[in-house]
Amino acid sequence: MAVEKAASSSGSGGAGAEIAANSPLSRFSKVVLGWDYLRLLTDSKERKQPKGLKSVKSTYENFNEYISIYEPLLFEEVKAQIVQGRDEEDETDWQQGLIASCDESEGFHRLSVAVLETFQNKVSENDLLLLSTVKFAEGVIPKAYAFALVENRGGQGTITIRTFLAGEVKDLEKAVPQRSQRLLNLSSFVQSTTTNARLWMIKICSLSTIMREYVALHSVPQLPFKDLILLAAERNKIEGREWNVPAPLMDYLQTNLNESQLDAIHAGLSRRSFVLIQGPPGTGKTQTILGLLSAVLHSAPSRLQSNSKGYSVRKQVTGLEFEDKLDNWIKASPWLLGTNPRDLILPIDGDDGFYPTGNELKPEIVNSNRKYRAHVLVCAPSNSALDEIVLRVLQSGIHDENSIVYKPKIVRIGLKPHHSVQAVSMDYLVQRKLSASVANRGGTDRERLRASILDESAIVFSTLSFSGSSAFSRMSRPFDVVIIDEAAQAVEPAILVPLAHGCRQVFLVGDPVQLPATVISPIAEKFGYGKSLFKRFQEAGFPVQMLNIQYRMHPEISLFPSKEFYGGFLQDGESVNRKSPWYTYRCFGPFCFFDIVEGEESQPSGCGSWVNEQEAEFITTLYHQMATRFPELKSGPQVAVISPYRNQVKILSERFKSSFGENFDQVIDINTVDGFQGREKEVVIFSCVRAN
Ligand SMILES: Nc1ncnc2c1ncn2[C@@H]1O[C@H](COP(=O)(O)OP(=O)(O)OP(=O)(O)O)[C@@H](O)[C@H]1O
Repeated sequence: MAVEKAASSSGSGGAGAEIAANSPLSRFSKVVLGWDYLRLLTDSKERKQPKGLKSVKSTYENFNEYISIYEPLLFEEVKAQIVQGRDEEDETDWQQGLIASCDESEGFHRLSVAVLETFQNKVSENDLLLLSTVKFAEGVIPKAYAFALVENRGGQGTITIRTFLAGEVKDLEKAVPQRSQRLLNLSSFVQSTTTNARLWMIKICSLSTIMREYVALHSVPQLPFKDLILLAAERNKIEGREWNVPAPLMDYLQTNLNESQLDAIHAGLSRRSFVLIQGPPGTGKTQTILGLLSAVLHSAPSRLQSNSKGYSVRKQVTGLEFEDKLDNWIKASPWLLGTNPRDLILPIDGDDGFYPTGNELKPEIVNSNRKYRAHVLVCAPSNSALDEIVLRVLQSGIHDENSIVYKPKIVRIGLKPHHSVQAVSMDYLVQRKLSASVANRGGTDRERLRASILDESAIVFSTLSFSGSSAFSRMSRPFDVVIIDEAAQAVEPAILVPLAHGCRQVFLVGDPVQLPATVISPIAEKFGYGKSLFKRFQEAGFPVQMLNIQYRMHPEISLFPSKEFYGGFLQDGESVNRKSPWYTYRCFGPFCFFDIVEGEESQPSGCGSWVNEQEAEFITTLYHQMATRFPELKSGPQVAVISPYRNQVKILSERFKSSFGENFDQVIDINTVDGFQGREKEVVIFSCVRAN
């Protein structure tokens, strides 16, 4: 369920929309909008912990228990985001707005406020604002202030915001607002003023993502696998409904994937509702996802036979009317929810030029024998992790039933697509379709185009958060399969967001031993809010497919992580034994520690990110030495320098720029650990920074 969709479910029909009374969003808004900003700051400083918080568990008896644990922890995370919001470099400052109108419904005050265009451009839907009759400043004691949520940006320099001034909800169970003088003061101010009353306002942070997570948390009772989520166990495994992978495709998979990767794909083909795939670094998680996509999109239910030319349907089935056949397929297959609209609109055996061909791979040829196709959603927690996998699909393509590699129809939806995946980004595809329809003199609107692109795409790529956006609400074709990459790096409510689209099978691919989800609130963290659904399931004994051969690290490097984190079970693929020329110098690998004794850590801004200047200087020299002796390292971006600290990345970039020129980034990647995740290089130099 999209947040915006949920918001409009009251049927008001207005843009931005009222929120339905008793909806999860109404509850979220009432709780958050009632909070006292100044008290949140003090509580955070004093590390005050609310009473009654409980730790997350491995399994839950019922939804009430589940929500009673997760909801308060999610609210702790919201508080931490609010407190952190103003710490971050934010260009917005206090602004004045003129109240143009104010109406009240379901206890909320809805204000239309005229603001400067610069401010209007900086705020978006679900941004949290702080409103006050006076500007917060030292020595000023504000008497009338409250939070507000941006509902929409109207035309002509106005924004519509929602406040809740009835009181503060202090007890989540009773959820009765308690009287608060500052809210009463603000309430009388906004109600008594007729025109041109001025309010001060400042943007605190965006709550879009966490609101989607909150809505998703409350959507669990409506999910088909509600019990599975609560119990972390599959009760009703349906036997005998395996998928048949066409022989040529199976040959390809067997030749190109290792046994553990194949096992993971077989687990999916056996139709378990949830399949967990754990992949230590470089064990081919992405490779396995590509194999899964080929299998999911081109396999047939076991009641249908396949041959190398495509699918042929057994006689008893062929004799049936199309509707009956479809009915049978739907019963036989949880991946099929209906006829694929693509098959209805595509030219038979043809290419519809869905996106421009950027490499030698051919776009999909739709075979007239193919009567069905799963609709797949692939998600990742971050834009960079998502683009990494989109790029792999674009570069490697996927394999069809005849094992012919092709580019599937895909769309990458959401914000900030990397330039390398622009050609499949939603905005680009919409623009192309718009240009085509203008050329054909056809009128069409963007919303409809977006919905049709989502329906037509075989695979939709989205971040976890964006999958809860209203962009999905007009889609008419639900997803059959959801694949979540880096699934151990997201909090449980984030994983629930894409599941609300009505999927039937979920693949969680990740590694709980690697980076966990980012949780800002130390209190929520302490109570286990950062534990991913993947880890919770694993702890509860849910079966996990383990990928056990790594293809990235030289055996000398993999030895330690294998022993330390994976009980020694991680094996090395053959290719990693390759000897690089620079190994002739022991100080150039396979791995080497350099003790920069004179190095000192410091915080240039007095707090936050750390730097170590001496380390940066040493790394510049080390790279210079390597690249001079082994010029092949300069033939492409084969070297990376990574560090956990953003400021260190900044000074490293500056040093490399001054030593090697403006274009240094064409041969060397300097990035944070998070920013580099999922990528590989011949040589990696890690800058530890902390040296005490
Ligand atoms: N079965 C295989 N045989 C040979 N090479 C493989 C196989 N599977 C994966 N690889 C290679 O191993 C490397 C790592 O694969 P991939 O990027 O899919 O791993 P990953 O688990 O997604 O990595 P990360 O840990 O960064 O998430 C790639 O170079 C890939 O081509």
